[in-house]
Amino acid sequence: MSEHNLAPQIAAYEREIGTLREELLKEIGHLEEKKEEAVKAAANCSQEHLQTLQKRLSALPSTLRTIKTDYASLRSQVRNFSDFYGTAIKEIMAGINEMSEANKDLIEKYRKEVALRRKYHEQLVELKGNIRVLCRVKPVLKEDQHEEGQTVVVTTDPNNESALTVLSKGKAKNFELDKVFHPQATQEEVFQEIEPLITSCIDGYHVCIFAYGQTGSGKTYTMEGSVENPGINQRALKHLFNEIEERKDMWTYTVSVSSVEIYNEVLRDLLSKDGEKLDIKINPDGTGQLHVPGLRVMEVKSFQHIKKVSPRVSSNRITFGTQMNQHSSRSHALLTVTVLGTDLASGAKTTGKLNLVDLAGSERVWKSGAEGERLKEAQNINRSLLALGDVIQALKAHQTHIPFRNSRLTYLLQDSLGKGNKTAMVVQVSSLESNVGETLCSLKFAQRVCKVELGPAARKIETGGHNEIGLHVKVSPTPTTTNIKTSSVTISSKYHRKFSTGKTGDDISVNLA
Ligand SMILES: Nc1ncnc2c1ncn2[C@@H]1O[C@H](COP(=O)(O)OP(=O)(O)OP(=O)(O)O)[C@@H](O)[C@H]1O
Repeated sequence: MSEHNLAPQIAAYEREIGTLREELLKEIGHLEEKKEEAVKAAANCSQEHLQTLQKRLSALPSTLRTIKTDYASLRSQVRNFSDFYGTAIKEIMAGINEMSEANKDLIEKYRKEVALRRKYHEQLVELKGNIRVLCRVKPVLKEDQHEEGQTVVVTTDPNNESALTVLSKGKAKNFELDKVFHPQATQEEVFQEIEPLITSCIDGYHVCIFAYGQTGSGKTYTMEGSVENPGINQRALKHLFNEIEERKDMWTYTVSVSSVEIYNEVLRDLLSKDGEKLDIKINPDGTGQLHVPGLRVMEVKSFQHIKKVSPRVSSNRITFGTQMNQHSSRSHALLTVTVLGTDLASGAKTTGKLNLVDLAGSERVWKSGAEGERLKEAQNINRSLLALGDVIQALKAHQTHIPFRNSRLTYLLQDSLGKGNKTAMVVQVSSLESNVGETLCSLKFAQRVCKVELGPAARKIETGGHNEIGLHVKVSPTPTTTNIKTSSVTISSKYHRKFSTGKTGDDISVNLA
């Protein structure tokens, strides 16, 4: 092809190229614009971000400063707290140590105080005499109003609590007893006089408290009382358990009770379901002591427990009405409380016994309207009261033979009434003229009892023939008996066994005999 033939084609190409170049340039222009926009946008974006970041960065030191300050303050607070608690704990520990030292000291002092209290108490009771005769004058009640001879002939002296005057056949007869309770005296006032004897029983003495007097004069009221106004028995038992609770860190006690009545010289068990009949026999152990085979003896853990038993005792007691008293008790009722004590430190054992006796009424047979069975009862009652009088008389005269075996009543009181024991008799009297004969009789008997000297009371305490010592032992890794000096004590095999079964570091308390 020639050069002339190609020229138009070349021109067309050149035009086309020109157009394309323009288009290209336009495109490039667009792109440049977009690039600029993009660059601008990118620049804007990082600026904002940077600003935000910068802002946050600039805020950081102050946050850090706050955190640092808070942390520092916290640390100092923690340090202060630990210093404070450290000191406090040290102080508390020192206090605890001091307290346990002081506690030991206190326990020691307390022991001494208890021993002193017992000694002073003993001296007081001995000063008062180991046989105390109290008299309670019964108030004139509505029920007594129907009787003739309503004049009051018995007067007490507000300035002399031992004196009592009875006006009889125009003559004033004066009596001097250990204590006279006027008709308005409360059950609590009467018990206050008896309380030291109950404490003595816990200490290991044998004590007998009995109410004596004509029928209807208030013996049962004084000894048993009512639900709202309990008498000596309930108050004594309450006091006994309170005292035991107070001593629980030093002594343990076991309290048991039995209760019998003597009706027509027949002994009945008031703790049995139907008041089972019993007999008194010579103990086959050869000691010559008396015992009552089959008698129910109940261990009591608390005052509440004993209160549950009391209604059975009361309902089993034989009571009939006489002309003198609608609910006359025709029997002697005995509540016997035995208190076995063990000293936790020395192992010494005490045996206290408390006989609380509500005697049947002393009465003149013709006056109480007693016939047939009632007559037999009255004669038996009078016979046993006579036997009691004989025992008192023999004690008063310091006779070698005391006729305890003349009646079942004195049989049973043998180990708590008499030499070496403590006794209180509450003589109940009516203040009415119609009863003046009985009142004089009772007061004369009371004065006889007043003259009895029982001598110093003997505490029933047993150390088992040897002194028991308490020993505190720590078990070593290889337990051997050589851990303890055995030169003066023997360790029984029982304790060897205890040693070998204890874990290392265990504390074991051992009583070595
Ligand atoms: N101090 C007193 N205060 C109020 N009432 C009393 C007092 N003493 C006795 N009584 C009442 O007098 C009545 C007779 O008393 P209680 O039964 O105690 O006599 P008692 O001597 O036991 O008689 P008995 O020997 O015949 O059994 C009872 O109703 C009793 O509540």
